[in-house]
Amino acid sequence: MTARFIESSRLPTKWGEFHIHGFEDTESNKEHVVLTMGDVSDGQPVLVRVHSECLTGDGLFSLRCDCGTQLEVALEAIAREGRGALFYLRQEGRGIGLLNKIKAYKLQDAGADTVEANERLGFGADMRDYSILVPMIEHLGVKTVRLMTNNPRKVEALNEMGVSVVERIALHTGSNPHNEKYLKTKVGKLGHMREGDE
Ligand SMILES: Nc1nc2c(ncn2[C@@H]2O[C@H](COP(=O)(O)OP(=O)(O)OP(=O)(O)O)[C@@H](O)[C@H]2O)c(=O)[nH]1
Ligand SMILES: [Zn+2]
Repeated sequence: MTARFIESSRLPTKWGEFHIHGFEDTESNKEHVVLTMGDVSDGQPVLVRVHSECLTGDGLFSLRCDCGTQLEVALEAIAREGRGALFYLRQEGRGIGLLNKIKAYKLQDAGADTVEANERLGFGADMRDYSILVPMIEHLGVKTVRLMTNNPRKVEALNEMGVSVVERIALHTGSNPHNEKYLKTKVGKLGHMREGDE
């Protein structure tokens, strides 16, 4: 996958001032962004969040998942250190897209878990491809990363692509009655680390 850098600008947020860097995925034409704070090209390990798009959780306050809170906690952590990068990748619904995710939610309303719902729609449990990260990371001059995630498969995927993950930092945000089953399925079927086990 190739990403073409388009432009950067300042991006003030409630946690402080970031810079936003826009990239175009030259195969899919998807628009990906990175928010950085501080100098991420100095060769020292960078605090990084690789966040997959979740319109419902990140932008529409959904309690069905933990995405929105993880996004906030990650940006807050980067701002606290004064240095880091959040890669916001447009692979909505673990890669199946927004409308298919709504279909999956409908099946979950009827009792399926998040993995069964994907499978009933003819998709794998996780269709994400992180390879677009490589040209973006190269462009920004990031050498090694301290990754905020509960997903060991994400760490493996990045290491396999040649992105050196020197540390994994847990990103637990607590459950609510609407996302309890979802979080349990991520631990049981998708290999995520459980809160309290680390
Ligand atoms: N197909 C599908 N995708 C979902 C569902 N709930 C959330 N998502 C998507 O899942 C992605 C986030 O992945 P998660 O499995 O929550 O977490 P992760 O990125 O693997 O791991 P962390 O780094 O710990 O957050 C986003 O793209 C969401 O849109 C669901 O029920 N079905
Ligand atoms: Zn979500």
